[in-house]
Amino acid sequence: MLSLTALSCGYDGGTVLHDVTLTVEPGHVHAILGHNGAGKTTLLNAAAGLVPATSGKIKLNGRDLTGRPPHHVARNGVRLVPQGRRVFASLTVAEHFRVAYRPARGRAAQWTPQRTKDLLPRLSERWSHRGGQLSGGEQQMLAIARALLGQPTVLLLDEPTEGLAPAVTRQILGLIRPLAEDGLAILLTAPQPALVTDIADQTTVLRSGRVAASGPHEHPHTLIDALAIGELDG
Ligand SMILES: Nc1ncnc2c1ncn2[C@@H]1O[C@H](COP(=O)(O)OP(=O)(O)OP(=O)(O)O)[C@@H](O)[C@H]1O
Repeated sequence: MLSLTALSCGYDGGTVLHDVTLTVEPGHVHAILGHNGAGKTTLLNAAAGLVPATSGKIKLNGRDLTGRPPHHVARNGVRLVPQGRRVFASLTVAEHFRVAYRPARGRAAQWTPQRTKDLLPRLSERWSHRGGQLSGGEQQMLAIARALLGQPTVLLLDEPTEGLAPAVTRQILGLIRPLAEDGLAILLTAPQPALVTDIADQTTVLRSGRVAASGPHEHPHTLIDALAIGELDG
């Protein structure tokens, strides 16, 4: 289980996230909702070790990851699929797989290249294409593949459907629930509740870097209200 407890962090001495507490468990999808600038990306980047905590704790299965560098956090099983995909424009799909694949130490890898290709068959069809030649949806699939090949226990997905056509959005969202059912703990951000209604177990709404509401996703109306209350001030 990944837990953030009273986490605060920011940039250049300014605070963006204030006392954020949340958890995500294996088999569950926890959605972070919020308007532009609410701090969703900052939250995932902090969980990945990219933005250092100024106070609070980040723990994975009780192990303290607070202040640990991103490569250490990733090696412990917390893998980020960043906003904007960030695939390598000049590397082929095959090369992405080769670079990303980390067979698990001392146990069978859950995500072998073959299993990852079976989940995302489109990538097999684009095997020799470079990252920069892929469509947005294909890049998103490749970014997800890159994270899975690192054998995660926690997957952080930052606005995975941003800029994608509705059909591709459905395809990407369709991957998330099965990945959770396979045992992953998934924390994902989304700008609108509608996108995650069918896949989230738990939802947290951020406003101006603070938790405005949090609860099981069976009560999305409360959460939608929390999003709508007041100005769209992030
Ligand atoms: N690298 C950075 N340096 C300084 N300030 C930043 C940096 N990244 C984000 N911020 C600021 O932190 C605040 C939260 O931004 P963040 O990207 O986390 O929000 P978000 O909810 O993910 O927004 P969006 O939906 O637009 O992606 C904003 O005020 C933003 O300007």
